[in-house]
Amino acid sequence: MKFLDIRDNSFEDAFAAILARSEETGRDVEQIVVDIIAEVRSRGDAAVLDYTRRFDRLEADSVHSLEVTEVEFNEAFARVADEDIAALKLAVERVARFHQKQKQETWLSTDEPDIMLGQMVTPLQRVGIYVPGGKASYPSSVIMNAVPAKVAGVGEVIMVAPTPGGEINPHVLVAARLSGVDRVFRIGGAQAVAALAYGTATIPKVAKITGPGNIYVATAKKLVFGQVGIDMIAGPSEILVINDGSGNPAHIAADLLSQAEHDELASSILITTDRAFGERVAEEVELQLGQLSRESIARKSWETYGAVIVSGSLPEAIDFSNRIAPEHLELAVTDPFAILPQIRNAGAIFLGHFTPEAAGDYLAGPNHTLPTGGTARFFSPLSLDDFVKKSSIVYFSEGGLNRLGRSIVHIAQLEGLEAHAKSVSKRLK
Ligand SMILES: NC(=O)c1ccc[n+]([C@@H]2O[C@H](COP(=O)([O-])OP(=O)(O)OC[C@H]3O[C@@H](n4cnc5c(N)ncnc54)[C@H](O)[C@@H]3O)[C@@H](O)[C@H]2O)c1
Ligand SMILES: N[C@H](CO)Cc1c[nH]c[nH+]1
Ligand SMILES: [Zn+2]
Repeated sequence: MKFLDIRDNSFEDAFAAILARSEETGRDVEQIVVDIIAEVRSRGDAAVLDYTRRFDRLEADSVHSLEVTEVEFNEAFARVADEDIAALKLAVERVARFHQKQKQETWLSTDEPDIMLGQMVTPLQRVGIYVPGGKASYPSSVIMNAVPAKVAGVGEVIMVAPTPGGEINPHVLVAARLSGVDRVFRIGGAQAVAALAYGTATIPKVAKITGPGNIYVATAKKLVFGQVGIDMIAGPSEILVINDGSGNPAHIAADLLSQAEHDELASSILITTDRAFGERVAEEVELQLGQLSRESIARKSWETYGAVIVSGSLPEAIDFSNRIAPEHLELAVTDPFAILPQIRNAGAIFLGHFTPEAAGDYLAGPNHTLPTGGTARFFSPLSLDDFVKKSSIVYFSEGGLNRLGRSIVHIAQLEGLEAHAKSVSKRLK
């Protein structure tokens, strides 16, 4: 962890190491992922099987055994406690309710005589959702991806999730069933992304791939974009906390660690106007690290990509945050609503001392699949929009064309496109 003061001359250099997180790893990873995608494209199922054996230590004898069966779903429900199912159902309901509000309807406007214009909203036919499974299992990510897809009306939801050692997490399967997932394959990493993008004899090709994942998954999504749609780059988790010296250092330390425990590449940063508060948070993190079951991942993340930064003022802290564009931003200040309008770049914003980021991870309602690595400058959270596409609708009656036709011909002639002009003028009275 770095303890820094934003006003020091050395700050930019010291902080650059934390920011360079994705670039450093990206260079090494890209070639590996390019090779995996090429292998899956040329050898299909055989390559998927080879990589799954290698990276996930799965002893599957044929690619068919990579699909989760109805028997396995039933076994999962038998193994999961009723209160676990109840909690997952609550999350499904709340996430569905939030995403219903994002629904956009097809519309047609008849404001002008003889002309109808509009937009038709069509759900995607088949999507692939990636549910991470390397270092932890994420029933919540199943819900966050599958529920909006189903609310949007997607025809078929294909889920992929790696199962290290072949052990499939029963909660992930229960969440898949409760969220309406249609088929589940126990594959992960770049090979799963490639299989969904190009299709194999067994894995169906999809129109779009959504969902978070580690650096291999994020890189693969970037590389297959164009062949399929992707939602965003949702890579290793991040949290930035803005603080004004108010609140409880132990709570903020816990919030920082909640993201550090995801991945050694996760990044947790506190920026506070109160140096003494920052020191107390740093001490708390040390204390709490030793009590975590995932201590080694969280410690590595905190030591490499963690920081406590002292700023001269709240506006300075806000400017810094807008520059970083964090995936998760906590406004742990006395009056979070007062500074909310100044936040320009963040995947999700958590207000006040009683809104831990984990509330958003599980069941507040908004999606937890969020842009990382500074991409919140231009990407939005996963939403219903990701699961539909829009077509423009244009209708002119004869009267409508007669009214506007001459101007169309005019512009076509300005562009020197004679055939365009004639396609209109031939119809004009
Ligand atoms: N943004 C979000 O919404 C969100 C939600 C949950 C998790 N996350 C993030 O997702 C990530 C999950 O990562 P994970 O590792 O647990 O699971 P993962 O499923 O993303 O990755 C596991 C896969 O990575 C591949 N892989 C691992 N090492 C490799 C290597 N050396 N070469 C090639 N491929 C390799 C394997 O194929 C394996 O199946 C974490 O970074 C976490 O922070 C983000
Ligand atoms: N914080 C993760 C998004 O970066 C989502 C998640 C799932 N489970 C726990 N957390
Ligand atoms: Zn989390």
